[in-house]
Amino acid sequence: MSKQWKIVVGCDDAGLQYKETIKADLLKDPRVAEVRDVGVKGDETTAYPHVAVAAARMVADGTVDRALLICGTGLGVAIAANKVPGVRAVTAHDGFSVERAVLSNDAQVLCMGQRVIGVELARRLAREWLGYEFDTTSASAAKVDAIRAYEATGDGAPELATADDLVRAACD
Ligand SMILES: O=C[C@H](O)[C@H](O)COP(=O)(O)O
Repeated sequence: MSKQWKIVVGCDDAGLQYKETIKADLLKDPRVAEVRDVGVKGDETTAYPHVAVAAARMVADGTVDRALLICGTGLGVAIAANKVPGVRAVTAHDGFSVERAVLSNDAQVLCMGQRVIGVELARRLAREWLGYEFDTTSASAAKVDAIRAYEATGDGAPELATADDLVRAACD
């Protein structure tokens, strides 16, 4: 049986319609075990950073596997979600990027913009997203580990590439 995803959805007022539509799709999808919703709902006007961080924290603490966030552009929610340690959030509006966000980057958070793409494309991308699972034995895994290492230690860590190393490598 394929993975049974636990997913949190969230949006601001600019993403409400798409969030509700995709949430309804997720609730009917046999690959989805659970859907949480951190808002906004109805007429709420909570700003996107608060919703995005609430959802990202649920990913980081293991309450859910993934988050789907919608704002006007999909940009602000991604920026905010990426402030939560351990979370890799991307904005993606095409199928290839959605695929690689999971298979290359092990991104647990997909962000889309209601003002950027049509609802049918957004629904399709969310469906496709559920079909991808990161392979921890793939060549991409070491690169994601490098992201984790930078996050854990900062870019001054001796075991990581320094700016000088990178300049030298570029000149070789
Ligand atoms: O990234 C931010 C979102 O697009 C948000 O929905 C709208 O933000 P704004 O009102 O600051 O443009």
